[in-house]
Amino acid sequence: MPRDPLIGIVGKPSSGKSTTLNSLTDASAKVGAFPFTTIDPNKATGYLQVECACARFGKQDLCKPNYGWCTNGKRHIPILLLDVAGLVPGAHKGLGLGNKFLDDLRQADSLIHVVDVSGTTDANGKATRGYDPLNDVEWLQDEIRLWVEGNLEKRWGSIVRRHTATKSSIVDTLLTQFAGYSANGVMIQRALDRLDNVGKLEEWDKDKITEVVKAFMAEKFPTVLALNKIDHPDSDKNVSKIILKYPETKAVLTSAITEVFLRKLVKQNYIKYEEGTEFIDTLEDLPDSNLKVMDEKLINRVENIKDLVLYRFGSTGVVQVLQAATDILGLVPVYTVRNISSFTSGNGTNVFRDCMLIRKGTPVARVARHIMGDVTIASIEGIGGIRVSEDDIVDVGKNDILSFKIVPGGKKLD
Ligand SMILES: Nc1nc2c(ncn2[C@@H]2O[C@H](COP(=O)(O)OP(=O)(O)OP(=O)(O)O)[C@@H](O)[C@H]2O)c(=O)[nH]1
Repeated sequence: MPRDPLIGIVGKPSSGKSTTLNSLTDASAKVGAFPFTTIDPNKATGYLQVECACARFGKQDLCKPNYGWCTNGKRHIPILLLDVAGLVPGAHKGLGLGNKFLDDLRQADSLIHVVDVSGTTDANGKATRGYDPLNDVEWLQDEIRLWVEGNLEKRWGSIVRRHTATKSSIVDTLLTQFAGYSANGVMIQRALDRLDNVGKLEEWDKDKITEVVKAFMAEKFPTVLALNKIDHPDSDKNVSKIILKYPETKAVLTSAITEVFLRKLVKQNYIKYEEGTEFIDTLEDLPDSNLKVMDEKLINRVENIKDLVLYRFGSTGVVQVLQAATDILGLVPVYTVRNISSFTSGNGTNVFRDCMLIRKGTPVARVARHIMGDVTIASIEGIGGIRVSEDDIVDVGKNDILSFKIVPGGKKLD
């Protein structure tokens, strides 16, 4: 049964991981300017913003999710985030928190790499000026690769002997080695497909192993860059450098601290703010509202935030970075309903109560089993009550609203 997706937040100390996590979760992960304030991996629930199915059918007023919430057709779906504790150069050799970091990472499906683009912290997270954050993009990837490679190389002799003796396929041999990273055969095959020439495993040299590990990493740890601290004046030039050097890598500009601050102002009832947008309303904008009066200092701060972040970049970016991290995994929100005409679940009038994130290409029967375990499916219906076959696959806007009819007490057939 597939498990729930997990997004890992990685980055050097003081890059803004905890702040990013807080901005996405409202949890209170400890925030501090010193390296290693985050000692233990910190799992928290974030909320992914998507256009809800209710908006397709004009049923926004009736939408009441069982988990998360939906406002005017914008649904917030819970998703598990993992704050991975302080990684420093040399971690694969045990420096910093060393392999602990890397072991935590195994569970993640995709990564948000928080990069401090202000250049005010060095590779170890210590305060400085003019540091080049391009280095961080490189060494972090290298650390993960060297760790995976090290684990392979330690046993390479016996891996090759076993591979030859058992006449295994390369996928099977690598599967045994990479099972600890929650890898599966499909993932390994996709990694091998990235290579021009796979050759024979028993003839792989060090360079070839590096190539294979890099391909595996691209599949196992698809990464989005959160170019954080864009509110800082030195950030612009660093952002351009990174984007130029890594045009293929998805990068989102973020100011996590701004998002945390804005959410605080919302809680204190000073502003109305739509997360993920550039729109803020104050009492001045909404004189008839119950918003609180802000003093001069606060007004100036909010104006600064608008000028430096929101109007320049369109948002604080944190909502978008989480969307990007689920996009690279190909996750689609799938809504399961009891009644395919009314979209309700049971007798109530509320619609689209259940929703989960499923990988594109998953057969709908697997979605049913993900929710209900090993059941016998009598029939599956999609929009308009149209029958959907068990093997039909989930895609964006396709087979993403489903109703399962189960044989009562039935045993699984296959
Ligand atoms: N200017 C600016 N500062 C930020 C931003 N995000 C985080 N910071 C600051 O950067 C410092 C480090 O932030 P943390 O979130 O604790 O960093 P971390 O990566 O979790 O650090 P460790 O726990 O040491 O691994 C804090 O002083 C934050 O206030 C941002 O968007 N802009």
